[in-house]
Amino acid sequence: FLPNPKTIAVVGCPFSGGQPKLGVDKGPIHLVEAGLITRLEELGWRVLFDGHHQFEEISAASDPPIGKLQNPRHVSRVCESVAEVVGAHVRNGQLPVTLGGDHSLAMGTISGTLSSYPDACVIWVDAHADINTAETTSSGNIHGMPVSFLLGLGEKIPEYAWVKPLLRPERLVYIGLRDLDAGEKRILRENNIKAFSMHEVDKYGIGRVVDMALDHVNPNRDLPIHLSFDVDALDPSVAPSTGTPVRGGLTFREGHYICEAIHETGLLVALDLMEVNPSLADPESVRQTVAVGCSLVCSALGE
Ligand SMILES: N[C@@H](CSCCS(N)(=O)=O)C(=O)O
Ligand SMILES: [Mn+2]
Ligand SMILES: [Mn+2]
Ligand SMILES: [Mn+2]
Repeated sequence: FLPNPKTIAVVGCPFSGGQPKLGVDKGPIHLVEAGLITRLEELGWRVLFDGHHQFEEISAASDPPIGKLQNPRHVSRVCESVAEVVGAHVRNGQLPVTLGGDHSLAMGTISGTLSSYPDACVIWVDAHADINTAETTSSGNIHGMPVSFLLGLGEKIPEYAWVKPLLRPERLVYIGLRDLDAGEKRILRENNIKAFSMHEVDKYGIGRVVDMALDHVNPNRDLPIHLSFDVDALDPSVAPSTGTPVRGGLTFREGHYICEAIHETGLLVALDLMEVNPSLADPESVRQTVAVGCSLVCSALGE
């Protein structure tokens, strides 16, 4: 595959349908307005950005729940279009940097990456596993489910027929987990999915954890990497303005170390920066959260 593409395509995804809190759809515009594109250009990247995506609205009346799933048709259509956009950028030898928006979007971004790089591995940095199925979810919020769809777990849902089970459990690894539902714990165990929770981060240190995570999914360091980073992986003191904060998260440096170490592999082909919600805290905390999001993206791209 084309290592080190020198062109980035910023994919702004103002989308909040995977969860109930208003504001996460404004994440992309805050990240771009904080100067992300200029910072990436200063690193030597050619950066394509043709504006934030305009997703077709669906009225709530025409998108009733399917079982417990909330906004199911809207989330599906948005993610399907994101898969096409990300897949096209990857096929054009560009590195898609998807700015969320809620983490349900990763159903689209990772489908896009895997359609062009079937052997890519996924490093999922998050307080949560986002692996509930339609049967195990209690919230019905689809931002807690993208990984189950990508793995092909759970009962088939016609509206999600476009999501092909392209991700294999042995190509997925988690870093930062600390808030799992019972059903998710069972799914991780039954599928032998490797997860480095905050307990392992404390025990081994972030350096060893990243080495072990890469050894698991990319032992010969020859597979493309898709990094899907949920800012709620960071401690709420570091990234307060996010929808599902959980205490006891990654420090500012631990978050950056992950991104820097992945950059050093030279294998990064796609990146997601998700769940920045600029409406959930005071202005200074919002600014801080947006700034750390920008900084993480830049670190994953060589800063
Ligand atoms: N496990 C919970 C919370 S999921 C949190 C989703 S995210 N993308 O990590 O913020 C659920 O399923 O609703
Ligand atoms: Mn997430
Ligand atoms: Mn999360
Ligand atoms: Mn750096």
